[in-house]
Order: sequence, then C-alpha cells, then structure tokens
Amino acid sequence: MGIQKKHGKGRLDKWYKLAKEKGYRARAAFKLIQLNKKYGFLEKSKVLLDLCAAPGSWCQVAAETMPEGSLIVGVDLSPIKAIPKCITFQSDITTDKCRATIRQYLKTWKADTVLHDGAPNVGTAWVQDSFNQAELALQAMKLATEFLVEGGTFVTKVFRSKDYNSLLWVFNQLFTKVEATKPPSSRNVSAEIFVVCRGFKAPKRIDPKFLDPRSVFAELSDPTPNNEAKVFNPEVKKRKRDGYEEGNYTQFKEIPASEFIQTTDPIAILGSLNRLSFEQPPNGDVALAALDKLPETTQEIRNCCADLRVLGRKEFRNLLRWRLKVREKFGFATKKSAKAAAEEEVAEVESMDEELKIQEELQALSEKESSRKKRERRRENEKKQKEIIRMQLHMTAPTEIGLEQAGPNGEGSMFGLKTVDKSGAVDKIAKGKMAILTEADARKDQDSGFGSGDNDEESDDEQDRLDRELDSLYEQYQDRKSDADAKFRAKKARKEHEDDEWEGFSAGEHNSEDDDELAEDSSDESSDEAAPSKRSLLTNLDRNEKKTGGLSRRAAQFFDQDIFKDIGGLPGEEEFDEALEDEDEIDADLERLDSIIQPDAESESEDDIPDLAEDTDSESDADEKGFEVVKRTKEEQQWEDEAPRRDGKLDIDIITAEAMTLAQQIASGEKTTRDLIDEAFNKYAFKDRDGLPEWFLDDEKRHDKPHRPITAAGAAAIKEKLRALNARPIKKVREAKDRKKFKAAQRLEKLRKKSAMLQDEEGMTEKEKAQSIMKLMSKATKKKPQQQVKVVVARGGNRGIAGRPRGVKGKYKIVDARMKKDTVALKRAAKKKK
Ligand SMILES: C[S@@+](CC[C@H](N)C(=O)[O-])C[C@H]1O[C@@H](n2cnc3c(N)ncnc32)[C@H](O)[C@@H]1O
Repeated sequence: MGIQKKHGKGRLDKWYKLAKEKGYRARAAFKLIQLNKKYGFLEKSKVLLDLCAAPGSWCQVAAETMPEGSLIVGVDLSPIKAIPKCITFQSDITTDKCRATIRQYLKTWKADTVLHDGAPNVGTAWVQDSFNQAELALQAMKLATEFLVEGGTFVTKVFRSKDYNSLLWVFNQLFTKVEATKPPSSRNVSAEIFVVCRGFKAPKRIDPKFLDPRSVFAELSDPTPNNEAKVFNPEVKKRKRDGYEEGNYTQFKEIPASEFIQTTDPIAILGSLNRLSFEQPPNGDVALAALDKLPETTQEIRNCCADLRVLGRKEFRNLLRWRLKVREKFGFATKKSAKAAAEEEVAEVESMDEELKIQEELQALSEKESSRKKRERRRENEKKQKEIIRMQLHMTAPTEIGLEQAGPNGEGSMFGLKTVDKSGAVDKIAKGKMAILTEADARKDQDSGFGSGDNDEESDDEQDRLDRELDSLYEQYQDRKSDADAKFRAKKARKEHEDDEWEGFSAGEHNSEDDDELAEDSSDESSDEAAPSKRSLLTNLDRNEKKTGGLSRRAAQFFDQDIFKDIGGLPGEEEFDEALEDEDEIDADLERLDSIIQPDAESESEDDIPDLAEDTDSESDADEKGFEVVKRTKEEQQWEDEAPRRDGKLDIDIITAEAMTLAQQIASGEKTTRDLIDEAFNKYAFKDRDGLPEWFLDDEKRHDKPHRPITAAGAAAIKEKLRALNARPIKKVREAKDRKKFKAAQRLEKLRKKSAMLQDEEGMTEKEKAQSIMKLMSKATKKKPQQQVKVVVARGGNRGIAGRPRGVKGKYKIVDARMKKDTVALKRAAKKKK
C-alpha cells in the first residue's frame, strides 16, 4: 500500500497533518507511538518484526525509538520503499515463502516484538472483512509464535466482531498478559482495536488448533450469511460436512467398535484413532449390537475404547486380546481357526456341542499352563545367570547359588565347564554377556544340558505376536514424535551416530572385538588348563587387558588424562581392570557432558576460557578445546594431531557443575581414584538390557543415572566460565582490533628505525635531528582524511544499475529518491526541534 491521498470526510484530521509534518508515511505511526507510550515495548526491543508494514510508518517509529543497532524487518504484500535502518521485503504473510525469508533475515535471533497492523480489503463487506482481519491476525500470531522470544510482545490489530472473543482466548493461552486498547489516534468510527499481548510463554509445542482458523472461528467458516435473504426465505441450517484437513491428526476421530473387530489392521486403528464407539448409528448396526452384548465386552474394555490416546501397553494388549476372542466367536479368520480348519476338513462338521466346548476349554487351560511354565522357566534362567555373574564378581560364594549340587547333568556337572563351553557359554559368561538368557540361548543351553524342562520348543505365538504388535505401535509413536518434535529427531540422530558407549555387562552385541576373541577361544579344543579362554571364566577380571578394553572411546580418553595418573592411591593395571564397572557411572557423566558440548563452537572461543591449570605459560594449551585443568603432555598433543575426532576437535570439556565438582575434588586430593571406583558400585552399575523392549529401555534411561552432588565452588567455577564465554567479543571485532594493533606496532618499529638512523646522521645538528624526529612523529600520528562518500540517487539512467554509476569516482552510495526525501525530512525535523 503506497501513500494514499485521503479524500473522505474527516480523514485529513490532525493526525494526518501531524504525520505529514513529522515525515511519517502514514497517520498509523501515531497508533504505534501511543501504544508504545502506554506499554513501552519498543525501547526494550533489539529485534522487531513488522507484519503488514506498508507504507512503513510503524517501521519508521520503530527505527527511531528502538536502541541503536537494532534489527527491524518489515514485510507487506505491497512494496515498501527503503527505510533507513530497516530491512523490508514484499511477501504475503500467510505463505511459507514469507516465513523462510523472515528466517533468513533473523538468522538465529528471536524477535523481541512482533507487530501486526494488517488490513485485508477493508471496506467491501464488513462481516467478511472482520473475519478476514481476524484470520490475518491469527496468521500473524502463528508467525509470532515461531519468531518471538520467550517473554516477547505481540501487538495486533483486530476488529471488534464475533471472532474477537475467540482470538482473545487464543492470545490468553499463549501470553501472560493480554490487553485490548484503542489509541486516541484510531478513529472512533473505526471498529479496529489493538491487542497488546505481553510475556510470550514460548510453549514447546503449540496445539495446532490454536493456530487453525477453522477451529478458532468455527462458526464463521460458513459463507457470509445474507441476512436479507434469510428474512424472506428462511433456510434450514446445514451442518458443515467438509471433512477434516488432510494430515491434521489433532482432530477427534472415532469409528464403531465393530470395525475394529473386522479390520485386518488393528494396529493402524489403535495408533490413529481416538475412540471406538458402541453407539448405534441411525440405520442400526447388527454387528455392533451383538458386540455390545457379548460378555467379553466388559466395562474395562469399554473404558479402554472410550479414549485410545491415553492407553498404555497393558490396555492395548487387553484390547487386542478382546478383538481376537470376539473374532473367534464371530467366526472370523484367526490363526487358531486356520489351524483348526485343517483338522475340521476331515472331521465331521458339527455344531459346537458340549464335548467340543469342554475340549476347547481344556486346550485353552493347557495352553495357559504351558505359557505359565515357560514364563517361570525364563525367570529361573535369568535368576541363575545373575547369580553366576555375582559369583564371577566374587559377590557370592558358589554355594549360595541355590542350584542343585547335582545338576541336570549329574554330580559336579555344574562346575564342569567343558560341556558348557561347547555352546560358547563360558566365554559369554567370561565376557559378562549373559545377564539374561534369550529364548534362543535357553534352547541351545538345554541341548547342551544347561537348561531345564521338556516343552521349551512350544512357543506362545499369541503372546509373541502381541508383543510384536506393541513394539510396532511404539515405533509408530516414535515416528509421530520425531515428525513433530525436532529436538527428539536430533536426539535420535545423535544416538545413532554416537560412538561405542560401554553398555554394561550385557551389551555383548556391540563389542565386535570381544566377539572375535570369543570365536578364537572357542575354536581352541584343548583342555581347561591349556586354554586360557576357559580359565577366563574365573580369572577374566584379573587379566591384563589394554587400558581401553571394555571402555568407550570417550571414557578411555577421560581416564587417559594425567590427572588420574598423578593422584596417589592409583590402582595398578589389574585393579584398573577390576574397576571396569565404574564406566557406567562415568559414562553417564560423560553423556551429560556431551549433551552440553557444542561441537560447532569456533576455536576462537577458547582464548577466554579461564584456565585452571597451574602451568599457564603454554599458549597451545589455551588454544585447545581440551580438559582445562590438565596440562597435556607432548605425546598426547601429538596423538591428538594425528588422530583428530570426527569434527576435528576434542570433545571433552568440563562444563557441568557436577564434573567441575568432581575435578576439583580430584585436584585437591579430596577424592582419589579409589573413591571413584567405590562410588561406581551403585545400583546403576549394571545394565541388564537384553530382551527388554525398547519402550521400557527408553523410559528407564531417563531415570537410571546416579545423582552427583555439587559444591558451591564447583557451581561458581562453571558460572564464571560461562560468564567469560558470554563476555567474549565476536571474532570479527577481535580480528579487527588485532589488525589495528599489528599495524600500529609496524608503524612504531618503522619510526624507531628511522629515528635511529637520524641519530646516527653526522651532517645534522642536534636541534635539526630533534625537529626531524618530531616531524616524523606528527606524520605518523596524523589520521588519514576519511574519503568522502558520494550519494547517488537511483533515478534516470542510474535506476536499477549494477555496479559503479558512470562518472562517479571514489566511494559512493546509491540511494533511492524516497530515502533522500526521508533523510531531508529527518534533518528538517531535527532542525525544528532545536
Ligand atoms: C493499515 S496498512 C499497514 C500500515 C502500516 N502499519 C504502517 O504503519 O504504515 C495494512 C497493510 O496490510 C497489508 N496486508 C494485507 N494482507 C496482507 C498479507 N496477507 N500479507 C502481507 N501484507 C498484507 C496491506 O498490503 C496493507 O499495506
């Protein structure tokens, strides 16, 4: 919208004249001035976004009120002539392109204030207008939620209409203070009102309903009612039957429960719908009526059907069981019925008589019994394996294991390792990989005489299938979450690319090196004494392994620091091996450290990090992104140079208060490595993960970390470190300063040399020498005159040219006529003030 001549009666009011006088492009400027006078948001803002900014008077006001160097970005459907200190562009604020352009200009900054003074097609049809205005305001708020900083301010124009309350309600959900006001410069006849929303709550996730005009202004989505026509020709009210927007899963969805029974893909239904209904449709549903009456359809099942979104694993399992049972009753195809069908083919087809029923019940009972037995056996096996590991760690005497002295293979077979080793179990135990026996292992063990029972081959198909279905539900849930949550996606990606964390005693699958060893060992057929691998069942933990064996790369590196070598009471190599269990805890610490480390941080940032190391003379130490407390040896430095990380930087830094506390305690001798080892024996030290479902592990991971105490000194050191980090100048500024210093030093050196030469000059008197030196000095200190910048107006032949305009020498600046006019107006206004 360009500058328009105001012709209407009363339009050329005092605000219009005042705006002309002050050089504002529209009288609207005073609305913002008055709003800001009342709420004072402009002075506090450094970044501002002006939506619907043309012709640009709000931008002008913002530019003169906001602090020097603020970023002001304005956008409008109409072109905006350049405004000093503002970036403007032409775009529709309801489009993705506009959003992307704003993002480009704001870079990583967030806006302190978002203004919106949009007015679409004002004046055509009032009801429709007000709705569009409200819709536009909602769109503006959508943008604001994306770009506003927490606590930021959003100012929008709305029309007092039906939608006004709905809009206000939405604003109230997202801001702590919402006030509607009408500035004096806004005409009384105008229905416009300004809503100032302060204290943006910046919720992590905003319900899309809040930003969807369809939900917010539900009633008005019908075409504009023709009131006149209604009077003379009243119509029957019709409900909106447009259906839901595609890809919008936030709306409520339900289907009859009978459909869930009939479907071939129950998981899709459970994963995407909100409710399974038992309500009869108007034309009646026989299947639903029958389902409703079944005894299997208990109150619990009904409750589960009422809200699928809140169900847990157990409830989903119940629903799937219920479906199977009902399908069987209704005579739909099930796995069981498929099996039975083969037998029934030859048998006489009879109606289900009493005997058959009893037989079925018996079969069900025996199935139940066998699955119970299987569960018990599994539990027993797990218990046995845990006991063996405990014994292996010298935590239990062999007699405490509670196994029969004469095991299933006779007297002493329990400790006869030959048979066990056939299956590779010795090595697995020695490697600490058998915290839980998998089903396959259990079966193998039985063959070698290690398991028990006869019916292990029988599998509980239904149980397994339900487990699989639940797993796939969990996967679906994760997919949905990663679609919606960028943080979750990033976390997942990090997890996938993370290096080999030490996973505890049961994380055998990850350690390929160990597996290789295992293969080698098991290929050795010699006797127990001759084969070290077999002896390793009892002696593995005392073996002299490489220091890094069993440790993650980062954990190994952490312990490679000198700080751990210099401290008294360090254990020998063997003790180190004994302490392998510590890594769980340390790894947890490292994980936390890692979460804060920013791999992209530029190397320049290190200079200002306070170095706690005693030896501060080495510059390279300061330059490194290393473990600051410790001075690195030359070998380590060399190694570092030779084998850089993925991103070329060392990824260890003390950055949490916990780590700093620990480092201080170690450095001051308050804690020794022995203490660390002792502390590592805690309830989190062993992670038995085998066979546990992913959803459980994911949930567990959040809690199975030790809580480390922090000291005030540790917290203060981290605070100081962060403060120093924040106080650093930006790279460009520092480089410019350094360049300036360097040039000054060069000039000084030149001067020194010249004066030395003058001193040695024999044909000059002392006075002449002094005068010449003074001359040199004053010349050196004289500032070069700044080159004049020539202002070229982009009109006539200069319009739209790229590069230097013809006939212009030296520095130049191309401005448009508007800008020149603005500058002149500003100068005039400044003169008047004086
Ligand atoms: C009242 S004027 C804004 C005046 C402005 N605040 C000022 O101080 O100069 C309303 C502006 O909203 C713009 N507008 C309406 N719908 C828009 C849309 N979808 N995207 C961008 N701008 C829009 C119009 O082009 C018009 O210039």
